[in-house]
Amino acid sequence: MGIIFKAEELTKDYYLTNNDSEERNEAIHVLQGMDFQIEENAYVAFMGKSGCGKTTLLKILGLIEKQTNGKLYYKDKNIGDMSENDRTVIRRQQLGFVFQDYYLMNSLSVEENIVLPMLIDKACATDSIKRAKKFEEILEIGRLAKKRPYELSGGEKQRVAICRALINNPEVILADEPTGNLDSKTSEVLINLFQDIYEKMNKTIIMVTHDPLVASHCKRIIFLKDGQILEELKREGTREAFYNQIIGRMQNL
Ligand SMILES: Nc1ncnc2c1ncn2[C@@H]1O[C@H](COP(=O)(O)OP(=O)(O)OP(=O)(O)O)[C@@H](O)[C@H]1O
Repeated sequence: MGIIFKAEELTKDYYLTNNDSEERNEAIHVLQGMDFQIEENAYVAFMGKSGCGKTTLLKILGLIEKQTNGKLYYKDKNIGDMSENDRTVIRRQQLGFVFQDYYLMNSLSVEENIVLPMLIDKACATDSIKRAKKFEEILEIGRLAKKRPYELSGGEKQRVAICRALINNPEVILADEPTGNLDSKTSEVLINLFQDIYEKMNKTIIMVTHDPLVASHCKRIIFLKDGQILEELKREGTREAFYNQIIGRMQNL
């Protein structure tokens, strides 16, 4: 099984800017040296208290932000050695993003939102629409195609966002609190959808979640504390047993 991501002593600092002088001064060491690997077709969640660096890490894995120090490999390629252009190509073609707040454009229809990543990637409009229709069918959102995002429920918006994330057939889906704004029933539907994407479409799913129930559907949990990896759990028994294990470990965070 191939390795999708490999991180070696990954760090990330942010600098607080002093408004008066515009000088960079105090550094916040958000990620403090992380080593991990994520294999192909993994289903993994990062968990940890608010502010421990989960979103920052996901942005680095999504090539949205750069690490400060350490190395990150995407399929054996050192991201640090790549041009901005090569990073953008990987981001557009191999990574799909799902965010808590959906990030859909209200000025566009649902279908236009879905095809946008293909059009940005210079695909032909007719092919893009054809492909969008296929995914709309799989995700059961065909009836919403002509609507605007503001007319949809949270669950529907997240289905559209997932459809958009899948449209370029990425290898990896990066999801930041994908059920964070949804009620428990809608979350369950979304979790089942992620399960199908993992099992039937063979994608690698990397998510950040606070929700132990959502996390219990993953195969592996990496717990973060203060910008470091605290420990890991791998699912070996039933989902229910995994859920209980996760709850137990969350108390250490
Ligand atoms: N662009 C930025 N500039 C400065 N500090 C930042 C920036 N982005 C994040 N931080 C800080 O880095 C720390 C980690 O933030 P991050 O969003 O990664 O945490 P998180 O674990 O995802 O939190 P939450 O669970 O609340 O979403 C926080 O202290 C945050 O304020």
